[in-house]
Amino acid sequence: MESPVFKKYAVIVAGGSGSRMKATLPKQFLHIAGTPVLMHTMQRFHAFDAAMPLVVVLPEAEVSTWNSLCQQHQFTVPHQVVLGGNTRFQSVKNGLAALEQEEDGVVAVHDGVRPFVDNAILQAAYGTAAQRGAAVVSVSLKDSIRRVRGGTSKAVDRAAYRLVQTPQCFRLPLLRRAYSQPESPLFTDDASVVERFGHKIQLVEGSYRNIKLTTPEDLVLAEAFLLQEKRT
Ligand SMILES: Nc1ccn([C@@H]2O[C@H](COP(=O)(O)OP(=O)(O)OP(=O)(O)O)[C@@H](O)[C@H]2O)c(=O)n1
Ligand SMILES: C[C@](O)(CO)[C@H](O)COP(=O)(O)O
Repeated sequence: MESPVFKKYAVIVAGGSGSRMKATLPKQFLHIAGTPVLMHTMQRFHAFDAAMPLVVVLPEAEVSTWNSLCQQHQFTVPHQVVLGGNTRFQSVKNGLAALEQEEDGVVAVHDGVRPFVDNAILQAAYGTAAQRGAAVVSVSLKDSIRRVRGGTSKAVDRAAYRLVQTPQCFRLPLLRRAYSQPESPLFTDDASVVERFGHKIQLVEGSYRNIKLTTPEDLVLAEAFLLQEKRT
């Protein structure tokens, strides 16, 4: 089926503190292959569609860090900066507010710390959301999993589960309405917010390279991926 044509937007959330990374700077500003993580991520979106408006959500205290980095790296990808909130939910909400003049379209919400998103993933996620309203990128599990309950654990069928990534793409009016719900601790991503609102989520295939930089060893992987990309 051909996707209906909608204007594309992206809200790139980088408003967190990166506590699990245990670095002196929030992880979105750490350098991999000489360039801050967030710039790698934004470049991927810009390469996919240079006309797409990019909203970048940052911690209020780090806007000056970002401005200095942009100067230092002569970073010219056009974007609008929005201040983040105390939770990812609040940060996404603030990012969406920056698009309040836009009537319709498909918006991707993407973690600023997932710098290995690629064109195939973006194409699939935007295209599926254009057709079905909500598309979320995921991969199957490579490890066995066990359910833990009351001090014991039991094997469960891993084929029944998926690991969820970003981008998570939605028709803009749907995501806006979903984010007007009260926040819940169960909202760990945008799919959970939209699903609570009553809309079905379509899964699209992600990639094992599309990692979220969360803990220090992820930086080693990220450097290796970039080195490999440079060689090919
Ligand atoms: N208040 C917040 C919290 C998170 N995020 C963003 O959401 C993405 C995924 O979150 P996570 O990996 O948990 O980032 P942090 O909250 O920064 O990390 P940690 O949980 O280790 O502190 C990141 O790009 C992060 O910057 C955000 O925009 N605003
Ligand atoms: C949105 C997300 O990256 C999908 O995997 C994830 O849910 C973010 O979770 P975190 O607790 O903020 O790392």
